[in-house]
Amino acid sequence: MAAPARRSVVFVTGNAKKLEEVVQILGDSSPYALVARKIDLPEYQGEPDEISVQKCREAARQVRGPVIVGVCCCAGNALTPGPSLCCSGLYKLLAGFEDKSAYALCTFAFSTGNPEEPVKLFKGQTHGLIVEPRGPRDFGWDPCFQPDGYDQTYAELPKAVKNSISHRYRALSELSAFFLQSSSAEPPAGPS
Ligand SMILES: O=c1nc[nH]c2c1ncn2[C@H]1C[C@H](O)[C@@H](COP(=O)(O)OP(=O)(O)OP(=O)(O)O)O1
Ligand SMILES: [Mg+2]
Repeated sequence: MAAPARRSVVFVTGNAKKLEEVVQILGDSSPYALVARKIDLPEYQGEPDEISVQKCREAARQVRGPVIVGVCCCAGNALTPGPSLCCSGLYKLLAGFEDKSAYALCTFAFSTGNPEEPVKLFKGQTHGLIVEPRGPRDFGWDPCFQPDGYDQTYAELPKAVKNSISHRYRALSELSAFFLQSSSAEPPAGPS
């Protein structure tokens, strides 16, 4: 018997590292097939939710179909409320603060492609500390984020470990749960 056809969704990102992690985390088991499209979307200012919704609407407008975008940031608790900083300058910025606790936040936004329908958000958060950068420098603020319960930074941890506890992993779990639920609500796909 043929497996039911998975819905395909375009994941829009200009960041190859992000895409690589999303593909690793989802594996083959995801309830939807991701098709990557590299479009550098304009970066809006504002709160993560607002940025995600705007970015997703713009992506849907360009793709003209179902799209997912992701917005991630790392923020020091001592600095919030305040700008969400997305760079390793975070360590220097926190130098004057006792409180080095921080969180990594990932928001995925999904649009069906229909501008009349609301954009859905799926969030994941991982708590940790901002530390002096350690480990490979090839992915954003990974070297200065040390997740709670670990003595290595995201950059030092094996990929499989980061991908099992990360903000991105948690947000993708929410997204997958939504797709599983909505695909089971539809009649099963007939033979093709
Ligand atoms: O797990 C992560 N570990 C370390 N750094 C990370 C992570 N996730 C995002 N980042 C960095 C990349 C970018 O410098 C900034 C904003 O990320 P974000 O806007 O989501 O991605 P982006 O602009 O690079 O790609 P795009 O918007 O095209 O998807 O945070
Ligand atoms: Mg971006």
